[in-house]
Amino acid sequence: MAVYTDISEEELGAFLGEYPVGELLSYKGIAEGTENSNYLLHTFGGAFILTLYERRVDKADLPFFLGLMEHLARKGVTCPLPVHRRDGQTIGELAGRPAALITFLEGMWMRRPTPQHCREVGKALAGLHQAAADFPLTRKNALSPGGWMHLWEGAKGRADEVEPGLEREVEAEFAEITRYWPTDLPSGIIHADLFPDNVFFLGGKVSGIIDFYFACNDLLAYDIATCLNAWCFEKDTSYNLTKGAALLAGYQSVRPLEPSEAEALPLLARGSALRFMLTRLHDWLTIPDGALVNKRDPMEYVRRLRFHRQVAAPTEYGIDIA
Ligand SMILES: Nc1ncnc2c1ncn2[C@@H]1O[C@H](COP(=O)(O)OP(=O)(O)O)[C@@H](O)[C@H]1O
Ligand SMILES: N[C@@H](CCOP(=O)(O)O)C(=O)O
Repeated sequence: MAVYTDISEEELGAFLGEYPVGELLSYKGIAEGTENSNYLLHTFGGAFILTLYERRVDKADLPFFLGLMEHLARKGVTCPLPVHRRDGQTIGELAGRPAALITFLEGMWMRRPTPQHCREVGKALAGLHQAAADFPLTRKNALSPGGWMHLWEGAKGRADEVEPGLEREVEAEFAEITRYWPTDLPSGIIHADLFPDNVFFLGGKVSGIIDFYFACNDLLAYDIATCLNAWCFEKDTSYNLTKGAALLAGYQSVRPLEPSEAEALPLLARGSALRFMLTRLHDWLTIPDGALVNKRDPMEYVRRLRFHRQVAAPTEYGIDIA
């Protein structure tokens, strides 16, 4: 994550007094991540992550996100558990922000995922979809086509600062993608941001999934499309068919795709690339230079969009259609 909000030792000590975690031993801001402010804490009770929810997280959605983590953990998906305060609540307030304490997960995220990692993440994604199927709360995806338009309206006037001609190109993408966007595919709770930095591995196996703050109800295959974008492209934006085939086979080993889902993959991948390009573009243009956050390059996702635009059939992603 990033650090947008600084906290003092005194206010942190007072905040932690509400939790059964023992005395504070140390804390430090975590530079990784984008959305919220995260701190790694050590107390007499162990290691924890403290998250202060920032601009894109609506406080009203926190019971959904934190409840989902507890639900998934009960179903055997390794993810952080929110720590309950002595009054039973999981959501507190620190430095004027909604804040929560969650358990620390061991493991490392893969800077250079291999096909084997892609297979494991495909399996883990399908397992997550199945485990979340009976979670009783729902949350609309704020970043589906309606939300994209809102981001685009705020950014398009400056898009050509990133690359000349980008405004025109993205306008044309919007028209195409929204015209054919599917609505009748299997849906459920999706992670919606399952990038390599949100999946921890130990000994080649997934040891934990983090960062549920975009989770929502949407098309299950859209989550797969997001993973293809995040896991299966190389630095030069070439699509790695071996990784794509492994991720899709891993997913299908747990939950086989319906033919209509496989058919929709090129459009879903294009829409997902547009969605991540838009949040990156928005951040690129609005995050102040001093913030402790790594801004992500919107052009990486413009290049993925261009790739998906020329895909003629889902088999080009490596899907095994029986
Ligand atoms: N439960 C956790 N256990 C271990 N590390 C974590 C945990 N949650 C977050 N982190 C660390 O914090 C970083 C940012 O967390 P993340 O939830 O991705 O933030 P953001 O929502 O701001 O993107 C992660 O890359 C990881 O290094
Ligand atoms: N995965 C997104 C940004 C969100 O960052 P995360 O740290 O919350 O995963 C992107 O790469 O654009």
